[in-house]
Amino acid sequence: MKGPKHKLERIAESRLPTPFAEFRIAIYRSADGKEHVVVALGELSGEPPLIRIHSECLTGDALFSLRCDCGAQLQSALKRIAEEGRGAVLYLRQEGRGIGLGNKIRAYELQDRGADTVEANHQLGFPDDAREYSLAVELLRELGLCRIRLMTNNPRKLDALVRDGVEIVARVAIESGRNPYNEKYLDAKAAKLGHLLGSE
Ligand SMILES: Nc1nc2c(ncn2[C@@H]2O[C@H](COP(=O)(O)OP(=O)(O)OP(=O)(O)O)[C@@H](O)[C@H]2O)c(=O)[nH]1
Ligand SMILES: [Zn+2]
Repeated sequence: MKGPKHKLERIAESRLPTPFAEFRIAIYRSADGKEHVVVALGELSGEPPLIRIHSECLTGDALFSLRCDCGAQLQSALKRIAEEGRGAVLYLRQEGRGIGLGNKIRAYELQDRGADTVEANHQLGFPDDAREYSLAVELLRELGLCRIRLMTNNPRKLDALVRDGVEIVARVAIESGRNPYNEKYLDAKAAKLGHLLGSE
């Protein structure tokens, strides 16, 4: 893998009991002061483990929002890792595809008036997706992982990781939690951001 861009500082690690399994939680701080999270289960060395690289979505992950598929995906990733008995969720603090919470809700205002998720970002002067995966690469390196099975439907995420030298031995499709409120959003992600919905 390529050399580090972010200096990650390991802050703390503890037990994290959940309804799915008792995970370990570890916190890593990046140079910009953000605290990223690794929720892990079992022994990660050996056969390539199941990994979910999840971008923060306060509304979906913590507030049960049905506007997106994040909450459903986070839950299904934790459940699937629990079923396998090993794996990890890397929870990156890149809210709103990297534009932050306030700007994401501005983008929601524009979507309430008819824009799709990509048009709304553009109207606010942002790219489709302002996320950075070098941080994920660095975290994988911290965990000693260079061969993984990745739970994602996002081809840009796959490409970015592969470009940085991560070996993805399998892409595992992740449930998209389609509902009447996120249908348009999921369709725009598939049409404009290339998300591979409904295929393994
Ligand atoms: N700017 C913006 N961000 C959004 C919107 N809806 C969800 N998000 C953010 O999008 C991120 C999740 O991105 P997704 O494209 O759903 O998923 P992904 O992680 O890239 O892909 P998967 O691995 O397939 O889930 C989170 O940071 C959310 O906060 C929106 O309408 N506008
Ligand atoms: Zn979301």
